[in-house]
Amino acid sequence: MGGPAMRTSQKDFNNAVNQVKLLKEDPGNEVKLKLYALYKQATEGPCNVPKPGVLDFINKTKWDAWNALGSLSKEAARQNYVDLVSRLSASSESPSPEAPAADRKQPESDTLVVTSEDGITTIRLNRPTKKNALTNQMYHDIMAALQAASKDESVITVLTGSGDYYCSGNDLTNFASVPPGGLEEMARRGAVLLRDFVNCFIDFPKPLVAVVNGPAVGISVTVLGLFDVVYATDRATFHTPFSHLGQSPEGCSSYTFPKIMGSSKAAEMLIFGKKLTAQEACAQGLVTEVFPDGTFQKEVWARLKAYSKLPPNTMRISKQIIRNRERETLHTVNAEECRVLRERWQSDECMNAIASFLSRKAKL
Ligand SMILES: CCCCCCCCCCC/C=C/C(=O)SCCNC(=O)CCNC(=O)[C@H](O)C(C)(C)COP(=O)(O)OP(=O)(O)OC[C@H]1O[C@@H](n2cnc3c(N)ncnc32)[C@H](O)[C@@H]1OP(=O)(O)O
Repeated sequence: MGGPAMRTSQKDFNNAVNQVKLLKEDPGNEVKLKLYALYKQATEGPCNVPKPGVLDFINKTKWDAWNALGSLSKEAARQNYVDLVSRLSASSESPSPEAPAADRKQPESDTLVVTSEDGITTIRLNRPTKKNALTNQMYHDIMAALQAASKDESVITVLTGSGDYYCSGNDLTNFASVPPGGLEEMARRGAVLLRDFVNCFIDFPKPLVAVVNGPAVGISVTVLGLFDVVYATDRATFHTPFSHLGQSPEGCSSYTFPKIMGSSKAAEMLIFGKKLTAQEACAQGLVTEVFPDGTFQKEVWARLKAYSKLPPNTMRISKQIIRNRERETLHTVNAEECRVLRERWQSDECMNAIASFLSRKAKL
C-alpha cells in the first residue's frame, strides 16, 4: 500500500517513547512486541541484523516482529508507533464503562439499546424516526458499548438497527452547531471522533456481526468491511454517497472495499455513490448472506445462537490472527482518511451539500 502523508515529528515520537514508560497498565506481551518492532523500524529502518537461533526464543520473537515490518518507512513506523501509544494512553486513562465521564450520557440513552442473551451482546441503534442517523452522542455510546462488550461474558457481538432502516449514516445536523473555534475546530473534533470510533471496530477482539435489517448509508456501510460477518435482509441497500456530500471515504473503506470487491466496483460505490442492492453487495463480497425479509430475524438469530455455542476462546483467537495480519495497515488508513475528511469538511463542496440538506432536507 502506498504510504499516506505522514505528519509525526521526531518530537512527537520522542514524547511517545517517554509516554510508554508512564502507562498505568501493562499493555501485554503482544503489544510490547509491536512497540519494540515499530521502535526499531522507526530508529534503524528495516531489520538488518542476523536472525537469532531457534533456541534464542525471546530474541528470535523480537527479530520476527521487526522483520515482519518489511520495508515500512521510518516515517510510517514512527507514525504507527505514536498512534499506538496514543491509543494505549487513551484506554489506560479513559474511564471504564461502569464509571462514565460526567459529561457523557451512557448507552442507557434510548437511542442505543444494549442487551446480552445466549452469549450474544446486541447493540441496537434505536432512533427509527430519523432512520437511525448517528448523533455525536451515539458515536460515543457505540464506542462505550463496544468497549463493554469486549470485556463482558458474551461470545459474539451484533450491531443492528430498529425500525425499517439499519442506519442512515452520520446525522447531518451534527454539523449544524459550529463551536466557538469555528469550522476548523468542528472539523478537528469530527476527525478525532471519527478516528476513535473506527479504531474501536479495527481493534474489537471478538467476532463482530452486522445484522443489516434495512437500508444502510454512509459510515454504517463503510465500517462493514471491518465486521467479521454481515447478514442482510433482501430489503437492505448499501449506499455511500460521499461525492454527493462533498466528502471522502472513511471507515477504512478506501482500503477494505477495493480488497473485498476489486478496485473498479469499489470506485463505483465510493466515488460515484452507486447504491447496491443486498444481492449485489453479497455478490461483491461485502455481505456474507442475504435472507428473505419475512424470515430474516428468525433465521439470522437461530444461526447466531448456534455459533455462540462454539468455543469462545478459539473463536476470539481465530479472529485475532486474521485481524493481526493487517491491523497496523488499517490504523494507518484510518488516520489518513480522517486527515483528508478533516479538510473536506472545511470545503465549499461539503458545506454546500450539508446546508442543502439542512435547509431543504434534500434526499439522496
Ligand atoms: C463536532 C463535529 C461533528 C462531526 C461528527 C463527525 C462524525 C463522523 C462522521 C463520519 C462521516 C460519515 C459520513 C456519512 O455517513 S455520509 C451519509 C450521511 N447520510 C445521508 O446523507 C442521508 C441523509 N438522509 C436521506 O437522504 C434520507 O433521509 C434517507 C434516504 C436516508 C431516507 O429517506 P426517507 O424519505 O425514507 O425518510 P426521511 O428523509 O423522511 O427521513 C426521516 C427523518 O429522518 C431524518 N434523517 C434521515 N437521515 C438523516 C441523516 N443522515 N441526518 C439527519 N437526519 C436524517 C430526515 O431528515 C427525516 O427527518 P424529519 O422527519 O424531521 O423530516
